[in-house]
Amino acid sequence: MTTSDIDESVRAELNRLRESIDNIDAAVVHMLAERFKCTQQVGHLKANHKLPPADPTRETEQIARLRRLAENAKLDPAFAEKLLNFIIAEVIRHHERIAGDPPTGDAPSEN
Ligand SMILES: C=C(O[C@@H]1C=C(C(=O)O)C=C[C@H]1O)C(=O)O
Repeated sequence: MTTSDIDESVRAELNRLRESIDNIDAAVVHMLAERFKCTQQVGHLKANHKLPPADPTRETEQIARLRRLAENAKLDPAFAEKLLNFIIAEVIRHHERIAGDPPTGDAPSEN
């Protein structure tokens, strides 16, 4: 049996749920894009002030906070932690790349 030969009422329910899933996925993408806009600015601030790309103390606090939020929302806290670690690893990669570039707002070097 495939999703193309199911009962009409089941199909309608599946479509309704999938529309909500599509909206939620779009919101997740837009929220992530906004988060990366902020973290890019943090990356430039850190590079301009010679601060390290990663801040393990801040990460520990965020993970503890996100785990608490996940528990309250009935979401698996281990999943929430894995997701945040995945995002943070990408942010740190961006920060390392930014630190290798000339600082923003500075005039290009003469030589
Ligand atoms: C964005 C920052 O840089 C890094 C990325 C973090 C994040 O994506 O939340 C948190 C801590 C840092 O390791 C920051 O220091 O705030």
